[in-house]
Amino acid sequence: MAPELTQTPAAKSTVTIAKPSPMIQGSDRAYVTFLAGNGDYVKGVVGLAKGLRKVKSAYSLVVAILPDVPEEHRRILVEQGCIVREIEPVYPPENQTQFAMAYYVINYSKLRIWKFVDYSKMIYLDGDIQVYENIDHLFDLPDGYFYAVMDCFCEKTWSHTPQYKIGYCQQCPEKVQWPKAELGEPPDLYFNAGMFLFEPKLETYENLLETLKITPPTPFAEQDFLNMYFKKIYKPIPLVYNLVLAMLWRHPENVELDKVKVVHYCAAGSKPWRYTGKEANMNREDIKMLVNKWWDIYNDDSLNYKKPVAVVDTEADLVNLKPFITALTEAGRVNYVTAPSAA
Ligand SMILES: O=c1ccn([C@@H]2O[C@H](COP(=O)(O)OP(=O)(O)O)[C@@H](O)[C@H]2O)c(=O)[nH]1
Ligand SMILES: OC[C@H]1O[C@H](O[C@@H]2[C@@H](O)[C@H](O)[C@@H](O)[C@H](O)[C@@H]2O)[C@H](O)[C@@H](O)[C@H]1O
Ligand SMILES: [Mn+2]
Repeated sequence: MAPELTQTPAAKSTVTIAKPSPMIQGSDRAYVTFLAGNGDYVKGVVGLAKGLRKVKSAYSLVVAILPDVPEEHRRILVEQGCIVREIEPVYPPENQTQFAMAYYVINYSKLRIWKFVDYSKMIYLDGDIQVYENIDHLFDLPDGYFYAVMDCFCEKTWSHTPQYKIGYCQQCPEKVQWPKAELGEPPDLYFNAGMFLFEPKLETYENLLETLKITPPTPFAEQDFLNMYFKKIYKPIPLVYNLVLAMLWRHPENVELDKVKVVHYCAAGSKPWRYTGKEANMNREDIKMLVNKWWDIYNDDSLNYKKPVAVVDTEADLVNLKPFITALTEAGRVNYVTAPSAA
């Protein structure tokens, strides 16, 4: 893209890159999300990019996209300052996908993010998540663990499980005791895979895919698989970091909504960009408030990405630095202008 040039007479001899945000370029930490298809999830990712900017996160948002994401959506994401990376789909073992809910098979492709080893730590966020308070401090949690928020087993989507059948949920283990005599040990702590802090490593990536090849798909697809794979190093973090909306009506006693930092719009009918209010629980005042909160950020143009501007002060600099600035400009990383004459 041709640089935006406004030629003005020479002035001092320095070059400054005015960064519009405290973002640490080139950090080995980043947020990462996943986008598939040519549908409206791209709105979720744009909302997420703007939400992270609003809370002044210091880290970039990487978007792992499947090949079926159209050029127009890729452009929109780059214009919102996202780092767009195409990944290959991951398919579970041949002709066994009928065991996973068809809607979720696509999510096995999330596993490709373990290959992003140019980052030492990443926080994965679903595209239907919004960050309302800065959570950068999570990156400073001790290395070597897998951090995520515990899920809830009470929604109908869990009706295939023994815990649902007996009304047991890890969110309130004292309400219905797990019948050890009949069912053995209670289920391990189980996280929602819409948000997690992890460490990309090639060895883990390769072992994940090898293990997947011999693991029959299950209803919650990659979420079940990640829970099984990281069981030994999983560390629960407070639900303020991933409010699964069903918690509002299933375990209101566990939720302090004004303390919630991250909201996960995963309940049926709660995706803000296709919200109608017609599905069960969608007419609740707290749901309407959270959906409006999401739209306030999505519609806020002041949160659009502003490319850093390199201010070139002198004609001499412009000549000497042109190749450098051209490269940056063509990479879409900066626009540049020459500073107004100091005189
Ligand atoms: O058509 C789709 C379905 C899913 N996703 C991505 O996969 C994630 C997981 O799917 P979803 O959030 O719908 O699952 P839920 O959390 O509602 O179970 C989404 O957030 C998106 O990031 C996508 O990009 N396109
Ligand atoms: O592929 C499986 C998905 O499983 C999870 O969503 C589920 C889970 O949270 C259930 O507990 C809820 O009942 C349900 O509504 C919700 O869709 C993740 O959020 C999503 O990213 C993805 O991993
Ligand atoms: Mn989700």
